[in-house]
Amino acid sequence: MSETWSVDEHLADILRAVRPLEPIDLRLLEAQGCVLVEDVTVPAALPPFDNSSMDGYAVRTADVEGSSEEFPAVLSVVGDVAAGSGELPRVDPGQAARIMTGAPLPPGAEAVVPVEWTDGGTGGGPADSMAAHSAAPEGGTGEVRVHRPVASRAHVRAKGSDVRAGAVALTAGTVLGPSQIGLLAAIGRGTVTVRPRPRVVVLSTGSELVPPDEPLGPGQIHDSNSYVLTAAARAAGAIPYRVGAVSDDPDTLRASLEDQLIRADLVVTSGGVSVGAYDVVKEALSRSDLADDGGGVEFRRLAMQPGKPQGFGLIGPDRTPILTLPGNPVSAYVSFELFVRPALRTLMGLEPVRRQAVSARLEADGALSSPDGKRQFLRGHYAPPKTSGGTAGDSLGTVRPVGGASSHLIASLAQANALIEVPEMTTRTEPGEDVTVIPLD
Ligand SMILES: Nc1nc2c(c(=O)[nH]1)N[C@H]1C(S)=C(S)[C@@H](COP(=O)(O)OP(=O)(O)OC[C@H]3O[C@@H](n4cnc5c(N)ncnc54)[C@H](O)[C@@H]3O)O[C@H]1N2
Ligand code: MOO
Repeated sequence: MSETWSVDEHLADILRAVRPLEPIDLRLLEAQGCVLVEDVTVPAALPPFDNSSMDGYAVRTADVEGSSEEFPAVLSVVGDVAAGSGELPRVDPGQAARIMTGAPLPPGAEAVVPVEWTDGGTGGGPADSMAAHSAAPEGGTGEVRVHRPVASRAHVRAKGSDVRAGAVALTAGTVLGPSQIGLLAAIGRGTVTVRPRPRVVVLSTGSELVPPDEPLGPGQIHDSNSYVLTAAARAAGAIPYRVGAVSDDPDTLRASLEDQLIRADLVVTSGGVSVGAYDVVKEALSRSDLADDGGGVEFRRLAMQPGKPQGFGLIGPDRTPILTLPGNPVSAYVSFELFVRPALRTLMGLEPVRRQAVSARLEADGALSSPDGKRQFLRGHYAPPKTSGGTAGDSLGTVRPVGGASSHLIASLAQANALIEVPEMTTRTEPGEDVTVIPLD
């Protein structure tokens, strides 16, 4: 392992080998966050019929012309039209139908008068509302006094005024969020063709690892990497499967990987990739049928801190991508953000695959020192620029380092919301300088 790769070279290698997953049909709610691969056209107009935008009375405009509270138009009520009504009363001259928001405009009617512009059928002054049908079933009969005229089509939502039949509702490439899923439901689509969420098997290695709810014996620690990586995979849109920690035994690890491949579009491991005597992932995959089947796994040293030892390759008969991340907890998480997340977004067909970096002003108590020749990723707390009442000087946000640079600092990682990216050739950064920040949202 003498050669050193840059962060960008390693990521480029991974992205070259990873292809978007084949599209599948998914039920709407399963497709949330997925990329649509078809143009969806509207099969029938929305709304599908002319309907009322108000609770009120469907009338003929000539009947209410010139009406006022003093001289109301008196109309006989021929029935109720509730939302969902199939059978509609006909409104002839001198008649009105009581109508509810969303109900179809009955034949003969040209407009809707809101109930507040009438006596509500009570024979008194202007109504605030209608009596509930259950309490006053006679409400859809008798007479109504209308206090104001209305123009033709007033308070009527026309058929197709939202979207017309044959229009493209959503184009291929759209990411399905809540409002897109709502539109698909509204036009009657229960399933859509999308790129699926990748299934990610997360496996941590280390004989010292114990699940979080078990007490620690001598030399043991709780397995946190498989949890952070599983959570990060889910946050990236994947379907994660967390496999309990595997001990530092190459045969056990190989067997476990063989078992898991059936449900994996991508495998992520943590630990066992350095230069120790028990580096199980390297040992299990450097030479094995599993790796040879897929084309092999290459272990590398990156010019990066943290996250120096990394592995990537394709394993098993389906050439499933595997990313082997270093075991130090901060290294594993930073490696996920830099390499696994872009791979997952590529599998899903999501753009951009990388998080967008921003510039920010460094706030720190003293200068930061960084290793020469390595790209460093410090944890930070980023405050975006203030948008209201800001001056030109406020156009950049600020970032403050959280915790130190060491890769075992889990507590301070939990306080950070961003990574501070220090270029390879920078060894010293002063407070007040502009730095590159990757917000982790
Ligand atoms: N002689 C050298 N030693 C080390 C080097 C080196 O270049 N020469 N590199 C160091 C760097 S940098 C890293 S990063 C680590 C990577 O080591 P491994 O990937 O083999 O990881 P492990 O040895 O298994 O574990 C490292 C560390 O992290 C803890 N760990 C591991 N898994 C978990 C987990 N699931 N949850 C919580 N903590 C975990 C583990 O106990 C170790 O403390 O190697 C350095 N050494
Ligand atoms: O690369 Mo290690 O990830 O520096 O701790």
